[in-house]
Amino acid sequence: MSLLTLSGLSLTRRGRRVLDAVSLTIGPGECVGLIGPNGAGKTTLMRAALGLLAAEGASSLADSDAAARARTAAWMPQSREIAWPVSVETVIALGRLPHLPRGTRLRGDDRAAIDAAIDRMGLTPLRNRTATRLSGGEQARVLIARALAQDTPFLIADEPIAGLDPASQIATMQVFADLAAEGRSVLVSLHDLGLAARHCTRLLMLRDGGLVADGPPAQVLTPGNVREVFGVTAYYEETRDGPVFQPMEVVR
Ligand SMILES: Nc1ncnc2c1ncn2[C@@H]1O[C@H](COP(=O)(O)OP(=O)(O)OP(=O)(O)O)[C@@H](O)[C@H]1O
Repeated sequence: MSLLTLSGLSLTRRGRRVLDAVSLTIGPGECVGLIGPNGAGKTTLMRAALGLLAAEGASSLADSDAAARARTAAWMPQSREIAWPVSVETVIALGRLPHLPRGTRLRGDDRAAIDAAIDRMGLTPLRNRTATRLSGGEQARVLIARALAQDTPFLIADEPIAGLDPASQIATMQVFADLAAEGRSVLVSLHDLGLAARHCTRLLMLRDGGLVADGPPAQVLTPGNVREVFGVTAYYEETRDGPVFQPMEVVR
């Protein structure tokens, strides 16, 4: 079974290939980290996969109708602004909209999904706060919870842990890993290669719009790939407590 199949996904902007024939399949139970330097095309890849940007080639999600897509994939974009001064719970409840027949109120299973998302993101103490008055990192956790409340088999999140404190970053990546262990899948872009190595089951490494490597973290984060794509040296060790990856020096 595939949650996302891309074949030859390509996009040209201002005469430059910002996505270059990306082909891949994501199945259930995968926590897939999308890594690559600034401008590599991570956001473009996610948006084109969702059908939010027109692209050449094919994406199974972009090709499905909007209602089916919203029940398959939850999307957490990079922009974090919560615009409305409503409660945290109300923002998270918006994740249930794709499940509600037009004009109906929240039902028991909607309430259960909202409660589970609040619990998972550790937001119980903030539940009744006004969302716009939370810190940036707290708002980010609320938006992740909104995506979780959508209760889809697939979650696509663009740099969801940027700007979170270490505990929230680790806890959020652990939530994604847990979702994968439960048989759902996550596609998450991130710049923290150490967290990518520790929590993802698979990494996609992008450079200049092209997929350079696709596989388990240890096979993707090789010294050669890291040097060539990110221009840094790195320390990598498999420890009893899991992999430890630390970028070290810029290669000149
Ligand atoms: N509207 C646009 N017009 C022209 N070029 C664009 C446009 N949007 C994105 N690009 C270019 O496409 C390339 C890929 O951008 P994208 O945002 O997908 O990269 P990214 O890997 O997500 O980067 P970051 O890590 O900085 O978020 C960049 O070179 C960017 O300048």
